[in-house]
Amino acid sequence: MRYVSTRGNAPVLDFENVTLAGLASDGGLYVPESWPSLSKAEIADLAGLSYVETALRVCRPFVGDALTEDELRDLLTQAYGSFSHAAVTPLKQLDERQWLLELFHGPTLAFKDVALQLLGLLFERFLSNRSEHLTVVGATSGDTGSAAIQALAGRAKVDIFMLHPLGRVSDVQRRQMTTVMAPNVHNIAVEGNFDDAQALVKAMFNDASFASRFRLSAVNSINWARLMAQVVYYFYAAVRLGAPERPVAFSVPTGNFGDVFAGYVAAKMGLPVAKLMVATNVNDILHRALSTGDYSCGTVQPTAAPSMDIQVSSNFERLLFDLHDRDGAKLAGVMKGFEATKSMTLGNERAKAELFESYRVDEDAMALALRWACANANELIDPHTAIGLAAARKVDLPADVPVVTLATAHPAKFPDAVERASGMRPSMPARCAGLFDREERYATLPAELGAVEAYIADRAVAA
Ligand SMILES: Cc1ncc(COP(=O)(O)O)c(C=O)c1O
Ligand SMILES: N[C@@H](CCOP(=O)(O)O)C(=O)O
Repeated sequence: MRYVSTRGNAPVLDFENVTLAGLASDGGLYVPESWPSLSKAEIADLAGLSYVETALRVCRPFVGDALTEDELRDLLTQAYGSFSHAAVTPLKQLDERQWLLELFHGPTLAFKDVALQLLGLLFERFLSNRSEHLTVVGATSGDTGSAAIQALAGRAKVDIFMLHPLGRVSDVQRRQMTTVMAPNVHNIAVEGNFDDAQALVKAMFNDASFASRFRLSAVNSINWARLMAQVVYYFYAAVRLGAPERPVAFSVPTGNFGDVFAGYVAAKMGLPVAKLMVATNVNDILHRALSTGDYSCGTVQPTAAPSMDIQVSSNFERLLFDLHDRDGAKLAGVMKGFEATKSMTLGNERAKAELFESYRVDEDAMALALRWACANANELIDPHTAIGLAAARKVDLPADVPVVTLATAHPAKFPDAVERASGMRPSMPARCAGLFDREERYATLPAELGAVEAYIADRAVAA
């Protein structure tokens, strides 16, 4: 499999190199040159397979000959061996048609572990043949950071510098990052919001001399391997609910558009997806874009679902690439315009995004959905999942189509917000006990490229 940039002007890479790369050198994101497909019979054959075997069949076309089948199976087995549920991503029924897909049974209690447990192993495997040292730079609104740090702490040949917005992640999320004392882990609290942190990361990749001097790499969903790993659970869930004979809809709490884009990839590969509901909080740029064509940034508002307090959604560019008929040169122009004005209008191409529907969920509606899950299904869910569930209950499809909400985080990551909404305080799973007894370590820096690059240059290993 070969990977091309959404902006059409960067080297074409294979799976190994796309995994070690971050942003493409033309500022775009890497995507497969064409979408692989699984036939109806191949999808039917997934019934009854374990998560690891399902992942093997879904990931194999993306990995190509970068790993043998046995090597890939070994890595998947190790990655998902760290999950606390035998099904890895179990399904739970809420009522006749509503389901939860629990994605939070990994080490840091959020869906990010599903991809990052694998990515950590892929980095190690690919670096083992090389004399290179990677400097991973990432931005987090809370969950990517902890999952990436957990996956990379103590690994040879990698340093990780993780930027989070100062004071805008939950205490649990922050401590999951800042109490990790491995010498290759460097936490930076940026005086700004998540969009500022993400823009700094992209600016570091676009600074060609800095990027090559420190061999920058990415753990955010700009890294293709992240999304590949997330495609798997759409297949795993849908097959359990009757695919390929029966279409299934998904509701996805959305911020950076990575998780829902993985659902789109599953549909492109042949999975019968009836609808992808893009559930946003009041930071609703994606809802406005998909429902009216208005993709313009507003001011980020802090909410009880802080991981989705995002305006500029990285992966939306990957969808735009398809909507512009994969014309990289045209999209490069469109994206340059957006970067200059922070605004874009979607025209006729919006009609090609009919698989998506969107819904904006404010704080009251989030709390209502959280209480509904407690009262009707005895499930305590987190605020991000509650946003997905609120949107799922608006899906307008025939009653026999199951609707699966992606449960993206464990409620214990957001105990104050969950208690405010439901009156119940979630308890911390044993694997994360002691978090509040440990010492924290992080630097605080202004949201300025020079300051962040200087901090990293003082600590990173030059290539
Ligand atoms: C708990 C949680 N839910 C939902 C999201 C949104 O996912 P995505 O950024 O892939 O749209 C995030 C952040 O990525 C998250 O951490
Ligand atoms: N919500 C995310 C934001 C970064 O998203 P990513 O999927 O691109 O890594 C977070 O928790 O950090």
